[in-house]
Amino acid sequence: MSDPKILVALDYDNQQQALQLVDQLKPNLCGLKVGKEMFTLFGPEFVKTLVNKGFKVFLDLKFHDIPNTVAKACKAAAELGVWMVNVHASGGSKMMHAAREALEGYENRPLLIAVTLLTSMDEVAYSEIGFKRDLPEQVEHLAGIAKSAGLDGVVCSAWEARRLKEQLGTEFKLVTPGIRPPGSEIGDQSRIMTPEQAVVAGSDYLVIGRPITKASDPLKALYEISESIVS
Ligand SMILES: O=C(O)c1cc(=O)[nH]c(=O)n1[C@@H]1O[C@H](COP(=O)(O)O)[C@@H](O)[C@H]1O
Repeated sequence: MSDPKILVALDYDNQQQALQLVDQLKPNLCGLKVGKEMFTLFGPEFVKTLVNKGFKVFLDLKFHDIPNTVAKACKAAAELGVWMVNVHASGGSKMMHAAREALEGYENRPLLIAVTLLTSMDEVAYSEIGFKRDLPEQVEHLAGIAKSAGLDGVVCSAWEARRLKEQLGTEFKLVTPGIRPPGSEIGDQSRIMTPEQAVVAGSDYLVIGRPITKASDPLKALYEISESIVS
């Protein structure tokens, strides 16, 4: 089965509601992302339920801790059978190396992806945290150290995708949240693009939550987005 292009972010506080959507979906249509909210509420069992339904599952817990702790957390994620897991690139090279090493030896090891700068950050929020490079350069810097540490790709905004593909090659995966179909609510995101623009820019996987999950007809919203990115 080829990789899905769209990863639906299941950010629900209600498991039944999430499963109601999931049961209308097919693994060849999209992957599923479980983040901090659903994992904290429903734990590994919920993740296993999705894996057992045949979906590629992105466990988005954005590990950011000392190398040993992150390595063990990544191993625990691999044991759940997830397809993708992420860490924060700002945890540093040593941490990322340890995470990558911990996944060695798994037959179907999860893709290991590093978060660069959150897509909710705009220039103002970014300048507040005190990094010296400008924002796109900082994303490029973090992506570079992630690649050197052996990671499979990064989470970034689609705005950074073109440059990252040029610099790091087509094989290095770009996972882009902050996707907003024309006319949809921006919410707390900042560095946004439409699904179509993001694919043209070089995004490998589009992470999309509320434009699908909060739509009056989520399935229709997902199909419309899928159609908009078919070239
Ligand atoms: O790692 C992520 O998935 C992530 C990184 C990032 O920089 N920005 C970002 O929005 N996300 C996640 O992507 C999803 C985006 O959801 P929507 O804004 O509802 O489409 C959320 O579940 C976020 O936790």
